[in-house]
Amino acid sequence: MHVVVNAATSVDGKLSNRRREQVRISGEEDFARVHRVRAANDAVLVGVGTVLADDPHLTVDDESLRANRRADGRPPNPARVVADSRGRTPTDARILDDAAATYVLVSDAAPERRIDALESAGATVVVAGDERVSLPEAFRSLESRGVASVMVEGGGEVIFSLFEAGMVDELSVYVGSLVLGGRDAPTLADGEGFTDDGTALSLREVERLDDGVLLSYDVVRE
Ligand SMILES: NC(=O)C1=CN([C@@H]2O[C@H](COP(=O)(O)OP(=O)(O)OC[C@H]3O[C@@H](n4cnc5c(N)ncnc54)[C@H](O)[C@@H]3O)[C@@H](O)[C@H]2O)C=CC1
Ligand SMILES: Nc1nc(O)c(N)c(N[C@@H]2O[C@H](COP(=O)(O)O)[C@@H](O)[C@H]2O)n1
Repeated sequence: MHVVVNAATSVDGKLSNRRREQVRISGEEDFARVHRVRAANDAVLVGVGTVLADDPHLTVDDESLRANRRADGRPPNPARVVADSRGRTPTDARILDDAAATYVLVSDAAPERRIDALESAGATVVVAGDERVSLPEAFRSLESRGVASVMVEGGGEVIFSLFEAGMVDELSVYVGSLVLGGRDAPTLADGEGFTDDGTALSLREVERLDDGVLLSYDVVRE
């Protein structure tokens, strides 16, 4: 699976404010790029923390991008994927509408009634892991269903897990010109954090977009 992480942060590295409310960090140019990256991938993934905070749709807004996908024999929108160990995704979440296929990755800890409710709402539920979703196992299952590339939009818990598991190939961070602050505000990579030197990145490109900077990296493979 090719894994591209894309997120927007404040200058102090926060994904949103201390209330974990959605903050519009990207400007129009960056959001247009985000939709091009969505369109280039087979699936777009977020954690359930992001679903509960933002209720995202995760589709491609630009009709010409959807038309290009159709012309390539692909569905107009990439599949939507939620990492959701206990099946907490609300059944009226926007990602469960019929605009695209939706996979909910759960663990063995997800109650059967939540799995039934999500399937009734149209999701394909993939069970992987004991207490928490095993992302390597879940991604193998997605690959067997034809998903060869995934764009991960966040949040910080899921992004850290992917770095920890050595599963990230590329990282793009849009740094908006604002400071959000807050020791409890989510950052690009939260979780437990590394105790060694962390994941090494190789800077590929720096680009000014809107009033911010897009930083594009490849993950250094040892
Ligand atoms: N500025 C940006 O680009 C973005 C900002 N956000 C913001 O991030 C915040 C949400 O981020 P987080 O609270 O970090 O939640 P998250 O979206 O990373 O979801 C974390 C949850 O995912 C589930 N999960 C299942 N398997 C997991 C695994 N293997 N590893 C980690 N988590 C796993 C757990 O229930 C965990 O609590 C919101 O405030 C949202 O607005 C989210 C996406 C992009
Ligand atoms: N790239 C980017 N810039 C920002 O400023 C953001 N707040 C986000 N948030 C992510 O986009 C999702 C919303 O997607 P829809 O517009 O509903 O399709 C949100 O859930 C975050 O993952 N991203």
